[in-house]
Amino acid sequence: MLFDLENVQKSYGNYQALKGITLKIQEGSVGLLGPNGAGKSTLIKSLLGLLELSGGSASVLGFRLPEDTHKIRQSIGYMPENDCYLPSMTAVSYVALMGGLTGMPRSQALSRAHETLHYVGLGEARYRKLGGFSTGMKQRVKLAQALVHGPRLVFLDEPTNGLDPQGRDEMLDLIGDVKSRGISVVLSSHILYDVEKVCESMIMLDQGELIHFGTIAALKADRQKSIVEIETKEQNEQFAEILKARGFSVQQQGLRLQVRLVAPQTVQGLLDAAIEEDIQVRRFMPAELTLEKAFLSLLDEHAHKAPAA
Ligand SMILES: Nc1ncnc2c1ncn2[C@@H]1O[C@H](COP(=O)(O)OP(=O)(O)OP(=O)(O)O)[C@@H](O)[C@H]1O
Repeated sequence: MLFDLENVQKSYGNYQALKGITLKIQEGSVGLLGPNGAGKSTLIKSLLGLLELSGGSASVLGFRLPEDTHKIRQSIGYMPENDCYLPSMTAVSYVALMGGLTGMPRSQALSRAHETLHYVGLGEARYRKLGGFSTGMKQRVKLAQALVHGPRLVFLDEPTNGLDPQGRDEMLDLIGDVKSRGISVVLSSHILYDVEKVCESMIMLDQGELIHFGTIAALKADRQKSIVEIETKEQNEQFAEILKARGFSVQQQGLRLQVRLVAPQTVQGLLDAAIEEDIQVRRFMPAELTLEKAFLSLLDEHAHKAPAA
């Protein structure tokens, strides 16, 4: 089991950044999603044992927090969002130092640093100082230090930040390769395309609450049932107003209206509205769902459910 969380809470003073997260998730690749301030970094840092929980209990890879923090750190790699190196160090000495900090003997850490830097494509640059590295190289070296000790799980916080499209694809391919070696990946990213490409499942937070977890395929299948797209014969604006007045959640998407059905609303109710109001429907279909649309639909639903914090 990757995580077993029971009512996990974390407060900063009076501010509750995690409001009781309960979930069990199996090993594999997991996307950690949520808008700014949702609590993603707080959750990662809590699960790494860097922050003390304010309430609840958690285990990571079967190790309990906080008793087994040391074992958790040995089994996990962490690629933080921000830069975390000394610019005057060479790549190899830095990655070896990070290996040493996880408890590896010095000589083993050094040989693993060479290996890992080759693995991330920085073999040629390993004796260069980090201060002169490009953004793409810095991201790779951060990945190398997360992998140097042979973890079972890596937390990757915005690993494609600042990368151009080619660099991003290369980073995602590397992450795919990490996965194929049996290492679990938790990917926190605002780029949902990246999450969809790399992850099988996802955890979604909003304002410190868990609003969804499960496989991405199941989420999309579930949302697909409740989101439909409609195109009318030049009556989109009028129909949107009619639907809004009847309590439907409607958005204009290019030439179509996208309608999210919330029980007890039904497709039949939508079509009845068109007939009653003399609206000519040209096209009517389930929305083609990307993770991005599913994400926005979940957030929209949560915003309507939850009182603002
Ligand atoms: N050290 C801290 N002291 C006080 N408040 C904090 C601290 N760290 C985070 N917060 C607050 O806790 C909330 C959650 O922050 P967190 O960084 O976990 O969110 P996030 O989902 O990672 O956001 P982002 O996507 O912007 O990185 C935010 O409202 C943030 O302002």
